Amino acid sequence: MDGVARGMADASMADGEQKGKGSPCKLLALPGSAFGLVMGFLDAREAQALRTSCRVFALVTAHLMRAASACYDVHDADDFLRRPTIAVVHPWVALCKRYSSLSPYTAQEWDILVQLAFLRGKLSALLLYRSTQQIGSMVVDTLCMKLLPPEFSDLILQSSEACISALDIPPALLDAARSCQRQVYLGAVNSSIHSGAGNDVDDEDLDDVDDVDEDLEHADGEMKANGTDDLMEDSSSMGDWRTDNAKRSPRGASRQSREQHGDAMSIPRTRSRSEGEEDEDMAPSDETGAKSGHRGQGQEQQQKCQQRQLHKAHDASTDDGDVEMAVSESAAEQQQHEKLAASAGSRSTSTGTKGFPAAAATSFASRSNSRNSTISKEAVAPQNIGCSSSSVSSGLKNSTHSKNEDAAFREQDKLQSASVGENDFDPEDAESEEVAERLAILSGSSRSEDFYHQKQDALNAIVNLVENQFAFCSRVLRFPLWNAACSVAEATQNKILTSERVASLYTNGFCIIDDFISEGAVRAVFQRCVDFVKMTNSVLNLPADELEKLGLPEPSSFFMMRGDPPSARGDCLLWLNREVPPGSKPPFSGVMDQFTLLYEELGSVVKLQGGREAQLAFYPDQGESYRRHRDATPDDATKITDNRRISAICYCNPNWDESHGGKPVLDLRPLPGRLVVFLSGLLDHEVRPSFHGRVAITNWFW
Ligand SMILES: O=C(O)CCC(=O)C(=O)O
Ligand SMILES: [Fe+2]
Repeated sequence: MDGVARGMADASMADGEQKGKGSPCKLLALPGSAFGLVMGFLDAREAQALRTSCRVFALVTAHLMRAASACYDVHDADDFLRRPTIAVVHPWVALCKRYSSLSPYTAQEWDILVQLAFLRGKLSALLLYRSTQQIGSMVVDTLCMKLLPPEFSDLILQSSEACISALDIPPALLDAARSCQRQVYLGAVNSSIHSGAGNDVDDEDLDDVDDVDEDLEHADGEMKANGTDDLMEDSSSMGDWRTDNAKRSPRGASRQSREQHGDAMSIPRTRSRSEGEEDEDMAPSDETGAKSGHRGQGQEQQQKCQQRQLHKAHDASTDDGDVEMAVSESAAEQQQHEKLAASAGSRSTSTGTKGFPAAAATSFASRSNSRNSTISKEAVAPQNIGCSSSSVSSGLKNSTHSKNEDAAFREQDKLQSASVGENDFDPEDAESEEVAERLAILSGSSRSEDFYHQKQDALNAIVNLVENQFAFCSRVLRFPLWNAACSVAEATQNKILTSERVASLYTNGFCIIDDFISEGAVRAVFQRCVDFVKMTNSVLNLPADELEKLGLPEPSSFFMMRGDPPSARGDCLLWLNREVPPGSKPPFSGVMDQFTLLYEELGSVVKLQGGREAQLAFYPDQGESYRRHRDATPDDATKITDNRRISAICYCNPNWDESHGGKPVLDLRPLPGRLVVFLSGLLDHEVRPSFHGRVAITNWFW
């Protein structure tokens, strides 16, 4: 371990001890390179390459310890003491903007590193900062899909005696560690680092950062003298994994992991409230989502009350299993429209959640999103789609998100938090239950029957890092107010995203578009998928140009998602590209063009940067499903990332009926030609077991 990093760890531990009021330090933070080396997931060359980014690691370490003491304050001390922790902090976390750029690796590379650590059995815990936007999707996948399997017990001590003796860990901590059943802890840290607007750090943090800087300048000099720069450039083993992973999917390892592990996060639906129960509480509404943001005071109060009831009822409900909606779909869909808006913490309906403090509202939103989310049929007439894309690209396409808009968002958030008066907060009602629930799960055993519950908790922990998810995710929307966006949609005479649909997207986070593609296109797409699957076997040996002539993708480009161990999804999927077959050939080319039109219309109301990907998914007929997941981590569009912002799913199931299954959890019927558009970071969804060929084409935009 290099001297500076070691010094940081020691100093930080002392800080932790002090803040922990004399208790041994609860959190052991190690700079990444030394950690990797000692724990054996990096070889010497890799470790030295990483060490050149010591600046970032050391900063992380300093902040980690601060976070650790924050953690100590909010969690039950005894419980925490029983859980000595080794944390790998995702090092590219932007502690503050000016330092994050110093990391020599991209977010995806760090993702790979963390993944690798995990795969080599060396990753025991992750400590995440509050800003989920900065957490790589693979880390999230790791947490949700893989972290904390039962066999992790005692891993740390067994594998790192050398590390421990090198670190002068206080004996009390060691004893605690040795007697502990589970040595893993998933910490969702509310760090002071993130308390300011954006990612700014407070002055105190900056002082620390400057101190650290001085040490690091010195350390950098030493490292350069030792020739680590050369090693850095020649970190070939890292290059290897990069290439290897990048080969497998259009967007490299991150995407590979999404495919395998269910996008941003994918966990089984372990508990679900009976949606029918909710419906009893919730007065049906004949309003569209567009109007739901403009209820009168009385309705607000009523909804507030209903939400409290729902929240309580939800908490009271224990193991409902996957209870399906018993009420008729049409009535239920209409009711769900309102509920989804409420559960997503809708900005426009924020007064509807006024009774909840931010955390409680989040808790409600997250639970609702996770377990109950349903989506309503949009009360808009099917559109005859047929305009040319140029008609919507005029002028407004170039409109940018101005400072004024930012200010308006901030103002709105301020108003929103102000409206969440402390007097309304009943800690017993919400937040403390949430904490208690988490602690209960964390303190449970890690036997396999609890495993999925833990993963569920991991999901909640991550999702809950964002306090008001709707407000946060809505920042990908261009305008602070829905009606401004609607005016734009009207002015540009949008064919797909009409103003009602824009209003729904703005106020609810989703909208539904029936007849996005024609019945004929649906049939053709469906048939082509069936052919693909049949033909894939028979064309395995054809050369690529033959396949191209047939308009077939290379068989290897089909990802069979079914497997052993089972992955989050059971479909076969294929990335579509408008330029190459089959995306360039009918019927896919026509559908892709329609998505392009959608993209252009979206661009005037959503902040998009040109990112797009498209996927064809085929669920054969053996009950294949896709576990509940979110397509992206919540994103507030403050950074240029390739985080998906908009998901758009078009269903291509001719003659779909209930017996076919395959409904998304949003309780939407995957009707032929129907498109659902939603904020990728906001809504949980899934595919329920499908017993009839089921085809969907999904596009993601960012
Ligand atoms: O087909 C669907 O309904 C959902 C597909 C999906 O969630 C995805 O590909 O991310
Ligand atoms: Fe999805």
